[in-house]
Amino acid sequence: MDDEWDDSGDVVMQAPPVQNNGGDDSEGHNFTRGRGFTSIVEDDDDFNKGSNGFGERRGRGGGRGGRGGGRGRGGRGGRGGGGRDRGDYENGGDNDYDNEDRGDRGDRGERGRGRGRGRGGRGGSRPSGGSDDDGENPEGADGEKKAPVTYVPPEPTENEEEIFSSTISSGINFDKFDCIAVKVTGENPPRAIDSFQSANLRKYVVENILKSGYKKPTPIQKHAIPIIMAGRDLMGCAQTGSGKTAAFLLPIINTLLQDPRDLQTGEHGAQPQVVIVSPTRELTLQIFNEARKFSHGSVLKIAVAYGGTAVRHQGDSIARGCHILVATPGRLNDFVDRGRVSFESIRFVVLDEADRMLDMGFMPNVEKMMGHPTMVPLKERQTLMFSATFPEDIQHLAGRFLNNYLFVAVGVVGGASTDVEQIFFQVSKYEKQDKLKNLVEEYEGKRVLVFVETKRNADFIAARLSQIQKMTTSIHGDRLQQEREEALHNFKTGRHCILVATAVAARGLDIKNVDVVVNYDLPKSIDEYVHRIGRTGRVGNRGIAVSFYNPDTDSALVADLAKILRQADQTVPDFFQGGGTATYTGNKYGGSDIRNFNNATAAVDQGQEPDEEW
Ligand SMILES: Nc1ncnc2c1ncn2[C@@H]1O[C@H](COP(=O)(O)OP(=O)(O)OP(=O)(O)O)[C@@H](O)[C@H]1O
Repeated sequence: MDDEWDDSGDVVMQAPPVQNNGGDDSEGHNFTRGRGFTSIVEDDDDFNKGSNGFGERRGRGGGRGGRGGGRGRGGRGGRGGGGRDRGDYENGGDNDYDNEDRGDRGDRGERGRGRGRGRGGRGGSRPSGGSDDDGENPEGADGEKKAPVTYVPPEPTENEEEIFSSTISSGINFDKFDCIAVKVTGENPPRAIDSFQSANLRKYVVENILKSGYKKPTPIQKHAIPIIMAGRDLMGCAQTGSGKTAAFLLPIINTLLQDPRDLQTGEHGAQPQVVIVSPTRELTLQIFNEARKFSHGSVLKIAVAYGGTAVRHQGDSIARGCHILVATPGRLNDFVDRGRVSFESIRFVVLDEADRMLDMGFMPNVEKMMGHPTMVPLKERQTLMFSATFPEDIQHLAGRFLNNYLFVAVGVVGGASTDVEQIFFQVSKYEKQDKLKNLVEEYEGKRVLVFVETKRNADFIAARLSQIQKMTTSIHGDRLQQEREEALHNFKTGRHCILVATAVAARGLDIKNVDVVVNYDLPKSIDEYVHRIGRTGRVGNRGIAVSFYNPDTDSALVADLAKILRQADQTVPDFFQGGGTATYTGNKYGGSDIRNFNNATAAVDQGQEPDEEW
């Protein structure tokens, strides 16, 4: 089999010519080399074709592919409205929801599912529902053979200081986490822990926790750690930036060390003991690094698999054996199809951003993994799901992959972090650019993450900000993986203090010092909004989220936004009054266990009872 896995296809973008800051190619909206990124010979050929002035773009194919005029998210009872036409953007472009992050996001869900109404170019949707661009797809939609991806990401660091430096230091509101009500439902939940020391964790694990600077567990960790160590399945919901990753990694790593089993390789390839899937490549890489951090110094082998990178490199690393495999679903399934990975030895399956993973975009991949002939039966493995948002209909879908699970809800499921100040401006689409310019000037010196709806607009806005000498980069699904990683790296290190992103960066990314999130375009669903603004205000730090509300396009979200604001004790702007009807009623946010266990109140911790209305 060849290794021509590629997500790159014809790139569709055009931005106005811009000058990079100071005329220096390595500055402004540009990527830098020299961080050990392996350059891509084949792809570099394309880089400067049709340059948009950033000096880093690949050429455009002919036309732009399929517009996402699609339906909303099927099973979600009309939430979010899916695929609503937002009209043209300032750059005069067509909408391209379906092209938005081809696959990492599985955006056929909330964003509307592209039906391939495109005029050539990439055509519409990718072949299989929700398959991401992470897997093997040697042929483009038009049957053309695509160039192989040869990007080999930098080797993960072995430097201990760097390994442990990724953590965001907890902020002044960290202790307030303890006041948030926690509801645990399901049969016989074990007692929550009060401290890491009392959790019966192994020496390595406790040492790594301390090296990470964690002094005490967050509420989700207090509950999830003993539940997972007791061998139970879990659906865990807690606000953005509240430590869900460690909540599953610590007990998993502990179990692997406590009860070690030899690594197996069989006729179906490597047999990881843990598989963790998440919807985006960058989040997958982040979880991989977190797993390396918490297992540092131990015998455990951690591997990663995600698209946009050379297959052979990842395949070789997996073939050497891994206890924990962190992967995007498409690339994972391709490894499985190729007989390089199988699930006979699985002890834990984790779905991070579980509601997204079970959305119709990714569901086929998840079903394929869970139903694979080599997959260990439900009752002989532990299945864990985590997210800050967990709508009821998705909980229903999740149930069939879980065995007698416990449900932990920290605070209002689907609620925004109260550490994020939410500010709204009513602006027409024509005013947005000026408003953004004013904002970045107001927040000069701060790190600002700007969300836009389309990939094309991400480049356009990044180019405009670069023109006014703001150090800006962008991340979206049409960028090469190398560019995506470099953009994120430059933003994290402060080289570029503005990152313009599509929803590919909305979930899970844990970036230090993001002071301000700007919703240049509001998302279509309230869940997406909650995840986006959750890129700031993490682990007890304060953050600011500024959203441009355009009544022409965003009125459907008003009632839900007003609820989110009220729940977070924040002022609802006057221009929201009387607008729209909440699409969420009752417990639509998934604020409680859909199974209606009677022990709900008995298990309530300290703090207030979560608002049942949600
Ligand atoms: N007990 C703790 N003490 C201090 N810091 C912690 C603790 N647990 C986690 N953190 C840090 O908090 C930050 C956020 O954690 P994490 O990314 O796991 O949040 P999350 O709940 O998964 O957020 P999201 O919903 O956005 O994915 C990370 O930098 C992590 O290292």
